[in-house]
Amino acid sequence: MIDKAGLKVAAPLADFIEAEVLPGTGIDAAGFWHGTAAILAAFAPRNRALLARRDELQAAIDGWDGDVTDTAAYEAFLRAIGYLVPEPAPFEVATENVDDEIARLAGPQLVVPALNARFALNAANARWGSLYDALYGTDAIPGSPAGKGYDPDRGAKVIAWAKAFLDRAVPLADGSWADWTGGTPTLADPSQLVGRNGDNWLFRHHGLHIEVVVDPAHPIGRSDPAHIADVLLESALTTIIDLEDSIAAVDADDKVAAYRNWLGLMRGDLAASFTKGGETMTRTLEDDRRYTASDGSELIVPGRSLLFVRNVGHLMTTPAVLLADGSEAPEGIVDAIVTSAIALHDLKGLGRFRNSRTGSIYIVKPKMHGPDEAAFTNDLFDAVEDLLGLPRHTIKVGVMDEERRTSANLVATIHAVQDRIVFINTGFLDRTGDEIHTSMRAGPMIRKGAMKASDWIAAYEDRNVQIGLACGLSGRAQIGKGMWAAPDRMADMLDQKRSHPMTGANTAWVPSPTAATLHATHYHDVDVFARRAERAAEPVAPLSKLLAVPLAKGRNWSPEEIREELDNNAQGILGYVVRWIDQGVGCSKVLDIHDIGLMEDRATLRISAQHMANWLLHGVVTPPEIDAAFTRMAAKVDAQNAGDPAYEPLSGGAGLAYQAARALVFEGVDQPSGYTEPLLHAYRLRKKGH
Ligand SMILES: CC(=O)SCCNC(=O)CCNC(=O)[C@H](O)C(C)(C)COP(=O)(O)OP(=O)(O)OC[C@H]1O[C@@H](n2cnc3c(N)ncnc32)[C@H](O)[C@@H]1OP(=O)(O)O
Ligand SMILES: O=CC(=O)O
Ligand SMILES: [Mg+2]
Repeated sequence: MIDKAGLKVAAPLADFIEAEVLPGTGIDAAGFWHGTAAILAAFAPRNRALLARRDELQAAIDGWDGDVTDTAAYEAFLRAIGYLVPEPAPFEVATENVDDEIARLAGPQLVVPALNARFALNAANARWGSLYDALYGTDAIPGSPAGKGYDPDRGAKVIAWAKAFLDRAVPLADGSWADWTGGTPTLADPSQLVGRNGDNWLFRHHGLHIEVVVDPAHPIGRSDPAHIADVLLESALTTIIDLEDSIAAVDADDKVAAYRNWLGLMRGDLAASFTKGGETMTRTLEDDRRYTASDGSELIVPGRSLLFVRNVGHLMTTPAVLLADGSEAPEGIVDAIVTSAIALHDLKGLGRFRNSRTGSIYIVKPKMHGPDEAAFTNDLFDAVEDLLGLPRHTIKVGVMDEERRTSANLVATIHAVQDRIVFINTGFLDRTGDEIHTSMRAGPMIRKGAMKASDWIAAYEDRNVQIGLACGLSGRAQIGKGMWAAPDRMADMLDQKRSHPMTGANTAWVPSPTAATLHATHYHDVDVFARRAERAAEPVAPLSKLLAVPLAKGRNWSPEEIREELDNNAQGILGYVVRWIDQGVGCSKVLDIHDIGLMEDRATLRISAQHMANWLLHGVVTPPEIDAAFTRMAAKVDAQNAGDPAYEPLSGGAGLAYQAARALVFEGVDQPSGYTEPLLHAYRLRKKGH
């Protein structure tokens, strides 16, 4: 640790800041450290007080002996303790200098773990994706390729699907794209044709670009009547580089690795080399795309997704920076300072590309509980702007509406960041975990799979859009929907995720670039801004519905159902935790008991662990039954990972990963808000030998 203005800063972080982040930004090291120390001195005590307030409210809820189903009494109680706060008078947010991808367009939002440079580059480049590849390579088209090499029957289905899509998005004046044999296409709306690149055609619909690739020399184009070789879609308009729930970053080395990838993206020089299919490849950021417009002028279309960075929330502290009293600094404060300082490379044009064309820094702030915590973030960002010499409200905030106290006080929460807010987003995974934890003592919860159909979640999704519209987010900020957590189920996604733009949300999360390309088709099928006009008159769904606790009515589960619930949760927990603790992987595809690969991150872990803890607390299951489920599932997860040379078996229960999984359940009731990061960090630090 190195002394910096009274702070103790881990050498790798101090070196990284001074050698890589600050040069060129005009900020000198001494000023940076003095400013950082001053921010920490002012904000760390406030941060601690907010966490104490969380505990105080949770204790009051835990200790309440009233009936949560008596809506009036329950609401009165929540008001009396200050969990519910008065709503501000009607207002509209005033955020300025927001890029079009956020404010005025509608399209997919990709999330990617910051620690994986290869994936992060892929995500930034996922602004464009091949519709043919996305259809051919997934279950979006039923079946799988026959034989080795190209399967022409499957290919024909892909082409038919894509041309039917073109008929909807850019219809010809006469006939179908399937019958088009080339020449200049005559569109029903000629203004949709916006450019050419060689023989390729560029179209625009709902503000999104579509490139029809024409290439008679290409194996697909050769046999196509119009020589169409592919249909490229503008896909992930925005991407979140995630420093939070999809990564395992527990010490200074991990933090620097994540920050360094963010720096590489802001400077445009991030590169990753890897072997794929026996070949060594180096991946870098794509350039913008150039076309000739109808009037002969050059048309430049963005080639990369607009990037946000997700900081951690207010809970954790980091050993990378110690305060004057020797305690660890709040990690969220360090993230705000460092990720913003890194973004100076973009704002000052020091890199190869521009991220924000409007000069903004986009930070996603997760897991805030209500307006006071949002006001804290707002003041912190003011202070960071002052430290970095940035105009007020340069740093924008995306507010994850993923804790119950935020959902229940959403208007006041938005009000607290009204000049810098660029999104509200229903993070229903964390939100479900918080639903269980908040009412942990009220009784046993319904089964995990039933949560998505419960009243509170319908009210939560509705209110988020309705309140977002009422607060004037449209045109200034995104209203977003949550993650599709089944990365291999693209047919189901195509079926179900159309509902997201239908709600008036102008973005929704996808787990992969392929999912982004397929989900992009929904934004052609649905005119989000027209849907918003239709919804604007709706009354906001009642708070009482949001506050309906998903308690099980009776305990009518059969022993088989109980065992299935336990096994499913235990399998997800073990399959995720083993890679987190032993390998430092924060986001994994883990098979559930039906052998469906699910995206697991800390938020899905929070749900599973809290659900098991809840059933344990209320005697639906006994401790030996929990242990038996873990034993059964350890064997299953070991078998699933048999092909991974770095894998350390769970069976036997001696390893730290197994112990962490058990602790998440057996100590689950006592975890702050039911979060998993305190235990995950503690066990991972032991694994790393700290
Ligand atoms: C509740 C929440 O907070 S959700 C937010 C956090 N969740 C996320 O960030 C999800 C991110 N997604 C992922 O990490 C991955 O998609 C997983 C772990 C779910 C699945 O990973 P894998 O099984 O390795 O993916 P799969 O084998 O299907 O695909 C790998 C390819 O897709 C790419 N890919 C997959 N996911 C992503 C992504 N999110 N961003 C960019 N590229 C991706 C990889 O780069 C790789 O391509 P490459 O070989 O050319 O580099
Ligand atoms: O962060 C997203 C969530 O669903 O939680
Ligand atoms: Mg979350």
